[in-house]
Amino acid sequence: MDKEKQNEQSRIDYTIEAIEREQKRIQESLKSVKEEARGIRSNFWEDVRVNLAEPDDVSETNISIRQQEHFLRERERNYEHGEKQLAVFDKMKSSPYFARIDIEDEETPRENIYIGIGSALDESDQFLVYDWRAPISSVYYDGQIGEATYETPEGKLTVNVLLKRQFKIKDGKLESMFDTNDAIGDEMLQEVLGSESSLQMKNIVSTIQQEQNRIIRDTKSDLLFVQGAAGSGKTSAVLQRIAYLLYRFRNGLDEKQMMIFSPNRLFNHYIANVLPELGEKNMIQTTFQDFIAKRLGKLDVESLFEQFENETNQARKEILLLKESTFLFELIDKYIALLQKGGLRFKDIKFRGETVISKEDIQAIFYATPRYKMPARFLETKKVLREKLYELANLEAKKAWVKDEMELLSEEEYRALVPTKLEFQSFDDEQDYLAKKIVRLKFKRLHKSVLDNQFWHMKQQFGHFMQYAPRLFDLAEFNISKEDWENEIHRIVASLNENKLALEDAVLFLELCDAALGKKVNRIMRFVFIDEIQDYSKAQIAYLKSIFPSSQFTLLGDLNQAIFKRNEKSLLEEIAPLFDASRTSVVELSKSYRSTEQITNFTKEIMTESERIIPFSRQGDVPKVIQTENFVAMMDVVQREALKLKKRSNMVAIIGRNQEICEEAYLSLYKKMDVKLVHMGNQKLSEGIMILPSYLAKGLEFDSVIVLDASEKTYPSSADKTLLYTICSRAMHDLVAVSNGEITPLFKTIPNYLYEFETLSVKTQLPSDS
Ligand SMILES: Nc1ncnc2c1ncn2[C@@H]1O[C@H](COP(=O)(O)OP(=O)(O)OP(=O)(O)O)[C@@H](O)[C@H]1O
Repeated sequence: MDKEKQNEQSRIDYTIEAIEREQKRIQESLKSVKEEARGIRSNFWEDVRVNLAEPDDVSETNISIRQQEHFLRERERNYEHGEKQLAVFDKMKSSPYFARIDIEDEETPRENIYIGIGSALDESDQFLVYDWRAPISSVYYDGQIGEATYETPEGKLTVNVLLKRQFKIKDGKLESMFDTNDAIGDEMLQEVLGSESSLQMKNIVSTIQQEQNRIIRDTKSDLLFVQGAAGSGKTSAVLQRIAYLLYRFRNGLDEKQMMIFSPNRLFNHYIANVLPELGEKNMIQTTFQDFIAKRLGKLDVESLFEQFENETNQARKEILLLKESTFLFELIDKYIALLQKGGLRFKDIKFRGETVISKEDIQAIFYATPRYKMPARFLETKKVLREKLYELANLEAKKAWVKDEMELLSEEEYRALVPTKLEFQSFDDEQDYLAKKIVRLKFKRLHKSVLDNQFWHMKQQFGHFMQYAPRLFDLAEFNISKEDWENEIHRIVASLNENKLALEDAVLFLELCDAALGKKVNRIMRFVFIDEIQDYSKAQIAYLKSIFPSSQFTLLGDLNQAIFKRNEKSLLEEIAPLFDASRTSVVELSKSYRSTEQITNFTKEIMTESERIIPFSRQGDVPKVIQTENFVAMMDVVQREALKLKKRSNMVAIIGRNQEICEEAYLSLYKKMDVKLVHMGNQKLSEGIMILPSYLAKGLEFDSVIVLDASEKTYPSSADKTLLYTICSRAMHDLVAVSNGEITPLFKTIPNYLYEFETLSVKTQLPSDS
């Protein structure tokens, strides 16, 4: 070992010793915090001075309780913080840091800064390791040797960088180190990217690239829009960003104030380990479908499967385009203004099968309220309706069915209705009390339904809105005929009758409800992240923005991977007007890290603006395209290739366009080899060979990808480009496409030196097929 390496190893040993010492200290202090907390809990009521005699005493008691609670919470926070620190130290004991920079400035001589996943101090409180998120660490990710500036909360600082060094340390031993002048040396990145895929996404803390660092450390933008090629590290950067923000605002921000929208549940699971690996708790994770479904309550929103697999004809496409814009969304306010005068649809309130308050009565009550804003009028109406219900309950108590019920009361039922202390003056008093009590209990459901606005016929109202809307604009301007619009309304009504809504309708439906009843906004959420933004409509983004009015938004996407969108406009062009332009930042990531150079060079040719995708220089085999003559032959090749790839891959994904083709493939393969089928009902990744539909593969990556049926039939036109590109770009090391019949024309335009082509005619078919 050379001298320099020995010096570094000694420093590693020294740092680990310090970390172990600090760990012991924290463990000791945690023990005492735990005991203290236990003490506070068990003596809580003794330490609280309870005196409720005078108003002054009551308030003193309150203060005393709050003080005790505060002590307890503080101890719990300390405890949590200590535990988090211990977990980070556990990791740092194996690899205390991954980089070093030497810097100097006018006032300070050369200083060595070591950077790791967390910070560590020596006994005199000097930094042995700086957290990767500390301001100074930015220089490591951003700068070259020479002058570099970095942001601090107090402003920009400039330093002179004299050295940049990377380390690979495992179990406390320095395995390799090298000095670099690039932002982050390729060697380290080569090694990381060359490794096998895994079931869980990994953090990229030691190799964050300069442009990714910009995304991570942006704190000012209300809209941070990241457009990046497949595999350019959008998701990775955004997860690092969450960890960064938690650190940067550690005194006022916690993980519950951050929410990420993922393309599907599989993806949620895939990214769930990145933050815990960095010693942070996970942000709130959801999918747009799940988020909307929660708000819709009893109505079901169409699943990802239905959204993808339902065919749409040209006429519907125009309607969808309209719904996905914010045009109808914005029309809702106009419609609601009209409803101020009349036109609200109500439902009868029924009890025991009979109408007790008719919809006409509700109508009259509603329109007799003062002309406040809609939500206030609904509140007023609810008040009146509930008063009416109290009156009606008294009348109901006199009815014969109540008497019958009273007579059939068992002893226990009677006791449950009448408190033991209650004494009645007469039999009539008792009967009167019981009758009212029985009816009141039964009326509880009615009160609840009034409080939940169930007297308003939301479904009918939505149908009416769609019917009424063409009076407020010209359908022809949107290339929609009256007949197509009518058909659309029939479709909506039929689906509402089954308690279902398409995703694009769900947003409008919710907006209509919110406009009438008042929107339940979430002001606590500080940061919202939306991955795969290309599959969202402007209306959906507008809706999310209105729900999270105090949030900064980070939107990540790749127009080339749009699998649902029908709009050709640039994403940013569409979304930008929703945000303040002066607080919008756009970052473009063009380097693609996931795949080998050969795979990226092949996949990017599927797209038109391919020059914007730059492959990372990591070498592998050129992709293979194999054309077969029929389904059986195709499946034989798939089987052969999958088994071959399995020998050198942890995960082999056979990706089909839709669920149907995946199911067929599974039925053909499952008896011949170990293979799993991933579908909507089983969204679980596994090692080995799996078959999955395109829309569930979004955002994921696999060592090897086999494109299932890359034929002209399955991917006939340029409208399929983005889907095919998305599938192919999931491959890290190997890509094979197999077709049943003529290959897709989308491959035919790719220069043939970029891939290996093989045709299997019936004569040359594999032995198993003959
Ligand atoms: N700076 C980096 N250091 C190491 N690995 C990186 C870096 N950036 C990206 N990667 C790796 O590249 C792969 C792709 O990253 P990621 O999934 O974040 O890209 P993406 O842009 O979200 O992709 P897609 O849009 O195709 O889903 C991952 O394996 C990730 O670990």
